[in-house]
Amino acid sequence: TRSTRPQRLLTHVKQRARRGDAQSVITTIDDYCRAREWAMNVGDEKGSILDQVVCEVSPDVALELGTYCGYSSVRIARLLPPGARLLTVEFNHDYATIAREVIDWAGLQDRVQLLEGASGDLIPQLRQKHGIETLDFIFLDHWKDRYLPDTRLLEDCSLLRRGTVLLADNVICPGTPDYLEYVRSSPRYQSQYFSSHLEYTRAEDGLEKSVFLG
Ligand SMILES: O=C(NC/C=C/[C@H]1O[C@@H](n2ccc(=O)cc2)[C@H](O)[C@@H]1O)c1cc([N+](=O)[O-])cc(O)c1O
Ligand SMILES: [Mg+2]
Repeated sequence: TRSTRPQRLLTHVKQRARRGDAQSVITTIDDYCRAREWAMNVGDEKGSILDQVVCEVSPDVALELGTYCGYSSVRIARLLPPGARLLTVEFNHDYATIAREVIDWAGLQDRVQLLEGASGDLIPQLRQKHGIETLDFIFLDHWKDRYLPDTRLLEDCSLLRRGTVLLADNVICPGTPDYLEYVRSSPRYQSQYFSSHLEYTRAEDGLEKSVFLG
């Protein structure tokens, strides 16, 4: 049977990116998705904004919702200080398998822990099962109708602390209207929109950065 898009992307990474070189993995994926076949990675333009926020926060514990092929896991993990870690949640076993190989190829497997399952099931397990007290940074890039319920769940599980930064992809395209309304109107968040473009296209999209105020 025909290979899947993530499988073709992984093959390209193994053929073109230098093992252990995270930047070459990022560049290789972006070149492939721009030139050969589009994929829903955060991409280079929004990825630069992601980098800037990760560097600013310099999280000890980061959570990513929606690993897909591991592109943003690599972007985030390559910027983490020594001893810091990224937990990334993926629901689809095939995607998780590809993502593990991409993260390994980038040499970042020691900083990234990929958890397979639904965010709604895994978030309540973070404290007991994964020793998380509170989270410093969260990147939301999974199903767009899960951004708001999962944010409420993070609140209810006391996983946010004063200053925790949430960064959400695709708040314009495909759009996350209920999430945007919530973080922009809630007195518990200070939100800021970073205008950009949908990965590898000229369509408008952007990232919403929301700081939890406690
Ligand atoms: O739909 C989009 N993203 C949905 C991502 C979903 C990912 O999150 C995982 N997940 C992990 C845990 C869960 O609980 C549920 C799903 C899914 O298994 C998938 O790997 C999207 C679409 C466009 N677009 O232009 O159409 C652009 C983007 O940047 C996007 O992110
Ligand atoms: Mg996205």
